[in-house]
Amino acid sequence: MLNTAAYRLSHFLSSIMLILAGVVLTSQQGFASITWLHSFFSTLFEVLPILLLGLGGLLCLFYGRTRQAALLIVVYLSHYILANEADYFRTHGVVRESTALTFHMCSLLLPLLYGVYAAWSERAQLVQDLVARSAVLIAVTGVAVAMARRYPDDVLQWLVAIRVEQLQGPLTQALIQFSYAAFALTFLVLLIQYLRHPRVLHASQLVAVLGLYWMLLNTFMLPEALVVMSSMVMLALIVAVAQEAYQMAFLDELTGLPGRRALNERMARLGRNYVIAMTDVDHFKKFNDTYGHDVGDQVLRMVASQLRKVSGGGTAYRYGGEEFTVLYPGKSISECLPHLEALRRNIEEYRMRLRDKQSRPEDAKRGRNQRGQSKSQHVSVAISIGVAERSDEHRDPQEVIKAADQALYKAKEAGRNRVVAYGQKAVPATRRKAVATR
Ligand SMILES: Nc1nc2c(ncn2[C@@H]2O[C@H](COP(=O)(O)OP(=O)(O)OP(=O)(O)O)[C@@H](O)[C@H]2O)c(=O)[nH]1
Repeated sequence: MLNTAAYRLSHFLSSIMLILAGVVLTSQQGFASITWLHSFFSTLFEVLPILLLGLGGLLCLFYGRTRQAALLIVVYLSHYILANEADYFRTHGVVRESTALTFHMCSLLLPLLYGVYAAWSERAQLVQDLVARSAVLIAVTGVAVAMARRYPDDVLQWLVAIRVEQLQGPLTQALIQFSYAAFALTFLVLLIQYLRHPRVLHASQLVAVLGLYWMLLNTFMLPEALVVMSSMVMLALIVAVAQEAYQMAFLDELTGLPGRRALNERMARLGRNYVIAMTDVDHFKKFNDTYGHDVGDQVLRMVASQLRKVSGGGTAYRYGGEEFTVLYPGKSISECLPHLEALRRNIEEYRMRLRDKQSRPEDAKRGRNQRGQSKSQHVSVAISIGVAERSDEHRDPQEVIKAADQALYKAKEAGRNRVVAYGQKAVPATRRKAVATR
């Protein structure tokens, strides 16, 4: 099933920026007119592809991303083969006899091999995975080279033959028809891959296809297209690996909020004034026991989505389990209390529709009967919040967290679903229903 909530523009941002930067850097009106900048980039791009292959490849292998490592190799090899032909053309003003065959073969094999590797997910065994991928690469290129050496004319004729007359036009003349089909197929497969599993890695692979397509279109037209765009594509693939590594380390997988490690990092850089609020979902164990762990997870995601929107300049973190922390740098308790109270109220008032198996009909007939009767189950949850600020009594963040925890304990003791500041007496109020169903 498609998970539309998980699609993010941020998944695409870095790769789109890099590919666009490649287009700008290559354009003739762009940096070519600024001489010193042009010579700087020319020198940089002479070494960049091999550097990216080496360093990026190591990074990919370090994180077990054999897929991205294989993609780097495919992109680098294509760049290397085509650069030979393009350099000859630039130096002599004419192409080699073999150029057409080499270029058309690359324009078919690059999108195909790229698509196969990008859609081929990693296996548990790193070495086995690498061996399998290398075997495919060696077999495909081996057969292609052997065929091209043995029957160069036949292979060229087969490649350039126009199979669908209707598709032939001014916009589809730069590449062979097979190449357009291969790019379209790869793009489609990788789009489906992203829609089914929305990840930065998949987004980068998808955007990179466009970069490669643009690179082939301009290989002989724009002087730096090949080296610049292949570098940018490799960079986009590597940045995605680094981005996912960062997410793994700093973001909580269930809620998407920054996790404990990110909180510790942030706490090491706090100034003299700050407020820390510790929040805890009330009666969460009962929730899990009544509705199951999946619904419990759903509740945590809902609470996190409300916490993400907390006002007053606070940032929410998942502290662990059903506990969250809200950090207010440069604020005093009195400034934060109204915002935390608003957060508590928002969560209390939120009616969450259960999407679990319990609320689903057992069969299609019952489903039809139930439809329109608004029988779906709604639940609401409450949170308790303990708040403390930096003071002479609590000088470092760990002490402030402890104080906030003590205030949280008081909030729980006084009947839950309330905000209590450290040192403040928690007034017991009429008991509110923390888990309500209707
Ligand atoms: N579904 C789900 N449950 C979790 C997760 N992390 C922790 N829990 C559960 O959270 C519950 C925490 O329960 P308790 O610490 O006893 O507290 P409580 O039931 O919230 O009661 P009070 O805090 O006293 O209001 C435990 O049952 C844990 O198994 C999670 O990621 N998902």
